[in-house]
Amino acid sequence: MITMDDIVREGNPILRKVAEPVELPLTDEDKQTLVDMLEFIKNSQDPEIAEKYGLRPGVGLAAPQIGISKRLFAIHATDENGNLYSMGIANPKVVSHSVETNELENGEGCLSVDRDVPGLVPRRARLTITGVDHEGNDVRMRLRGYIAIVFQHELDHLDGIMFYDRIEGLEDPFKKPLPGFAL
Ligand SMILES: Cc1nc(NNC(=O)[C@H](CC2CCCC2)CN(O)CO)c(F)c(N2CCN3CCOC[C@@H]3C2)n1
Ligand code: NI
Repeated sequence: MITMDDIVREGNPILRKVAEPVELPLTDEDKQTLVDMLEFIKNSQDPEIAEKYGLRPGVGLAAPQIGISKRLFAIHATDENGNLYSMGIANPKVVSHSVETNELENGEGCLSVDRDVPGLVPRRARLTITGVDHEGNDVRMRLRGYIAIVFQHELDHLDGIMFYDRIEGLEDPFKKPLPGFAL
């Protein structure tokens, strides 16, 4: 099982790499990676298991965070309407998004960042993504609200972007502008 010891922390260059697409159909190895990441997130939300193994709670996890520079992430999160999104996704792609932005009112954190970085993290309010789920099925999802934010945090990890890169006023004046989403 994945524990916090397997989670790469900021400073490790893998978190700044653009992750590689995975070959399709999904290999057993990549399927297992998605299953393992989904299991970690579920475990991290179980008070007993989280306590027993010292897991920080999470609702998402991207493969680069466990040292695998591949375009894979898992999410186990319930949106404002009580819909549970529990899935692993391979080669996710943003096919369209709103101009309008939205953010979590308490800012964001990251399992790869062992410090609080206050500030609002602007993200697209709505987006449509496609990809392949952990069972190998093609998926196309229109997302909004909380779950859209969670997906974008994970999508950013696949492009080497950390949540604090998007906090206004923290940017390095000499840094190149952040990429939007390649449509
Ligand atoms: C919002 C939230 N972020 C938690 N942590 N951070 C993460 O998930 C990081 C990813 C999230 C940061 C902002 C958007 C995506 C992990 N990341 O670094 C992966 O790239 C939480 F733990 C959490 N919840 C609410 C739901 N609760 C259900 C019951 O169990 C506890 C759980 C706690 N909500
Ligand atoms: Ni993160």
